[in-house]
Formats: sequence, C-alpha cells, structure tokens
Amino acid sequence: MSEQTIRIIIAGPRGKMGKEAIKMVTSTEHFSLQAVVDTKNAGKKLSDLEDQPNLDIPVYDDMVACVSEVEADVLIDLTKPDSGKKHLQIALEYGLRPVIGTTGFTDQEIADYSRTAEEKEIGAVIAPNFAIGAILMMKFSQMAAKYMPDIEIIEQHHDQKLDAPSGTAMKTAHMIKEVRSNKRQGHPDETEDLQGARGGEYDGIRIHSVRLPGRVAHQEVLLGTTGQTLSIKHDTIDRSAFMPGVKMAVETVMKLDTLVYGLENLME
Ligand SMILES: NC(=O)c1ccc[n+]([C@@H]2O[C@H](COP(=O)([O-])OP(=O)(O)OC[C@H]3O[C@@H](n4cnc5c(N)ncnc54)[C@H](O)[C@@H]3O)[C@@H](O)[C@H]2O)c1
Ligand SMILES: O=C(O)C1=N[C@H](C(=O)O)CCC1
Repeated sequence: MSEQTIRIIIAGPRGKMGKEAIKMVTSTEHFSLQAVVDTKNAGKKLSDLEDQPNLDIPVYDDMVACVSEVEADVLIDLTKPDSGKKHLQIALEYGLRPVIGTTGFTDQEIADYSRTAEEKEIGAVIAPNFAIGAILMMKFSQMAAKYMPDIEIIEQHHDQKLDAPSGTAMKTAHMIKEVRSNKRQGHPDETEDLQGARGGEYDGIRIHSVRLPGRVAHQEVLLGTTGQTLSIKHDTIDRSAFMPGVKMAVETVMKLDTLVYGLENLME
C-alpha cells in the first residue's frame, strides 16, 4: 500500500535551512510541497527565486493568507525567532501541524504552545536540533550529568545567528536539569571582573556562546569531577545533516495529538 501524501508549506525558502528543506521535500516521494512563505516575492513562483528548482509552487509573504488559501497538513518553519513563534501560533489556529526548527523559544513559550496544541489535539514538533549526532550528544550529556554534575556548555555557531544561547544548548540544559539537582558551580566567592566572562547561567550550568564566520553548528559539553574531565562534542559541518531529522519530524507529527519538544522524544 502506498504511503499517504503529506502536503507541506515551508516558511523561509530563501534561507540556508529553507533551501535544504525544499530539496528534501521535493525529492521525497510521499511529500508534496504546496507553497512557501517568504518575507517578499508574493505572487511569484518558487522557480522565480534564485537557486530554486523549476517548480510552479506559489510564494506568499503572509502566513495567514497562505494557510487560508492553500490546503496543507504540515508547516515547516525555518525563519527567525519572532516569525517562528507567530507561524507556530497561526498553524495551530488553522489546523496545520507545525514542525518548528526555528530556535529562540523560552521555557514559558514552549509550555504555552504545548497547552494550545493539547487543547486543540493537534500534533506539533519544536526541534532545536534535527541532527542525529546532536541528539546523541545531548542524550550522552544527560547520562553523564547524573554522575558528574559540574557542567559547562560551549556552543559555537556562524556569526549570522540571531539567538543566544542556541536552542541546542538550552535543550541540553533542560535535559540535564531532569537528572541533576540545581547546583551552584565554581568558587562560592568567584567574581566576574569582565561582565559575561562566566557565560549565561541556567540551573547552575554555565553556557558560553561563540559566534564566528566559518562555523556551522558545534557544541561541547564539559563535565568535571576530582582528577578528571569528560568532553562530549558534536560538529555539524553541512546543513544536509539536519534533513533526515526534518523528514522524520514531518512523518511523525502526522501521528501526534500534542506538542513534542525535542527529536529525542520521537526516537525509539
Ligand atoms: N533545528 C535545527 O536543527 C536547526 C538547524 C539550523 C538552523 N536552525 C534555525 O532555523 C532558523 C533558520 O536558520 P537559517 O540558518 O536557515 O537562517 P537564514 O537566515 O539563512 O534563513 C532564514 C530565512 O527566513 C526568512 N524569514 C525571516 N522572517 C520570515 C517570515 N516572517 N516569513 C518568511 N520567511 C522569513 C529570511 O528572509 C531568511 O531567508 C534559525 O532560527 C536557526 O536557529 C535550526
Ligand atoms: O544555524 C543555526 O542557527 C542553528 N541553530 C540551532 C540551535 O540554535 O541550536 C541548531 C543548529 C544550527
């Protein structure tokens, strides 16, 4: 029996991730790209945009107009923090299942959107990182944190990234918080003579964000205890690494009736 076709809208088609997602969706047999939502180019076709396949797919510059006119099952959002939140809300209101790769969500926002998805009994995924290696890095860090609770996270990204810390660093800290009691790290009398020198603090964990041209997405979790340290590190060197995770999230969101935060919750 052939798989049911999943009809998809992508927001952010001219972006680094949006371009990869268009390639993945249009080359997946049971996915159908129905429309894209951009910040401009309304009324044009996907084929009118630079570096895009020669496809007669409509371009919108307004999410409400798009979801009102186009029949779709899933919205993939790869835009920027403020738009990602707006698009997630619109998708839930209009009965589309959102798969949100856009980062920059606070704990409170995730809790609020989860409640909305639950009330509406609609599947949704917020995935701060779609790369399988990154998910494993987070899971391994969570395992290790139980035994080595002194932890610092160093994440590195390209210098066009808008949000800090990264969604992955925050997700890692959330996962560690599940297994580790709040712990103040470092010397009780330590001072910060240069503001920010000790990084951001979440539940006692220090998070340091590096932004440099030439980087893609990287994270190292450092755990220390008497006489030893453990480093758990992941490097993304090409954005194609994210696409199997996006594909899996699109397929799985069709079977959900609530919001799932993090791809690790969809993996067996
Ligand atoms: N979850 C993951 O695995 C993962 C991986 C990489 C990037 N990201 C996140 O995905 C987002 C996009 O990353 P990127 O590297 O592609 O960024 P990018 O800057 O290359 O692309 C973002 C695109 O979104 C467009 N955009 C902005 N506002 C929009 C709106 N309101 N409607 C439609 N389009 C809009 C911009 O014009 C741009 O083309 C970021 O939040 C980033 O942190 C997540
Ligand atoms: O390029 C980005 O921006 C990325 N953001 C994610 C994050 O904030 O964790 C994941 C990897 C790439």
